[in-house]
Amino acid sequence: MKIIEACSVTKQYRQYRRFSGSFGALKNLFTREYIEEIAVKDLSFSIEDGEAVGYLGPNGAGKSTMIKMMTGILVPSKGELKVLGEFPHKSRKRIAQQIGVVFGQRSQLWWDLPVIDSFDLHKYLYKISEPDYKKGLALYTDLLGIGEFINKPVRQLSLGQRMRVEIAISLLHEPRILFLDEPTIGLDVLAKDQIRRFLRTVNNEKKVTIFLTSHDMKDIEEICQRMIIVNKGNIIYDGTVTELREKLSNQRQMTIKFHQDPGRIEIPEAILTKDDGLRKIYLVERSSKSTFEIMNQLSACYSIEDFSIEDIDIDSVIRKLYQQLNEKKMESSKLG
Ligand SMILES: Nc1ncnc2c1ncn2[C@@H]1O[C@H](COP(=O)(O)OP(=O)(O)OP(=O)(O)O)[C@@H](O)[C@H]1O
Repeated sequence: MKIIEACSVTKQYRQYRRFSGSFGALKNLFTREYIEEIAVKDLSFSIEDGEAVGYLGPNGAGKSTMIKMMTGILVPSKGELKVLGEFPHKSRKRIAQQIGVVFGQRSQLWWDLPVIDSFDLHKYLYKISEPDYKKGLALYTDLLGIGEFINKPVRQLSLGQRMRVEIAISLLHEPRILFLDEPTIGLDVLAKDQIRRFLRTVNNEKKVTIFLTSHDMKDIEEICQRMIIVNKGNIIYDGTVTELREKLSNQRQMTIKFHQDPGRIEIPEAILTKDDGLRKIYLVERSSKSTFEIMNQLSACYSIEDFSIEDIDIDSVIRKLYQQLNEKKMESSKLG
């Protein structure tokens, strides 16, 4: 069942043009010129119930704008956007009961109140019954380790602790969809890991549909089965992380550890990218002679302690994609 449907959605921001300087200030009083910016352009996609989708793109690609439209905060300029069969901006109250929203850079908590008071307030606002509230509170505070600071005022929490509370609160009313805009921004490795594990559980076991934006590819790789990449408001990729890696990088990384430093070894089918003496790293084309054959030939001449073959890491793949986009942009500006 389709839970989110975007059909040719466009969002255009319109702002007054502000003139600077003292003459400009005067001009501002008498002229009304507009600057228009297209943040989301003719975008179509659909998301099935229970999916976990990562929404990715360079800065300014229109990701937050899309989440704001899906949660009913902004209205599309053109096209049709439906969440749970409704237009989010028209049915904000009804939709709010079925969605959870976490903005990594903006808090929904009461700064001066203890954490537990924000939970209580959420119970009241969302009309959660006492037994459901108790069950949800116990479950999420336990899974996210919130108990130890539940009586502290929110302003005294670390960023990692606050994000755990934001996520727990957003799930308290048992929403069917959870929207997260950069939920791990600024967190350390352990805090990121805990949140990723938790979101995976919520998606796998509670079947909550997840729509997440992040600049951290690990978030997407570890939580989402599908990723949509946008640039300048357009979709440039929709598929799995593995498919993207295969499409953009036909190379794999081969690491060989020798018992004794054999000196520089050139392999015709591979490029030496790092040489630490005992440990050498090569890039091998997927289509070239098999790595197995290469290893066979090497082990006939040298004593090898260990070797491994890995896919290129996904950050490098995305970097390559963004570089390609930048190059295209430069080319078209030259042509223009
Ligand atoms: N309220 C607004 N008024 C005018 N322009 C806006 C407004 N909000 C966003 N924009 C513009 O729309 C474009 C998309 O912004 P948006 O915040 O959706 O991008 P994003 O992909 O979330 O970026 P980031 O990764 O940096 O958070 C940007 O060019 C931005 O300057």
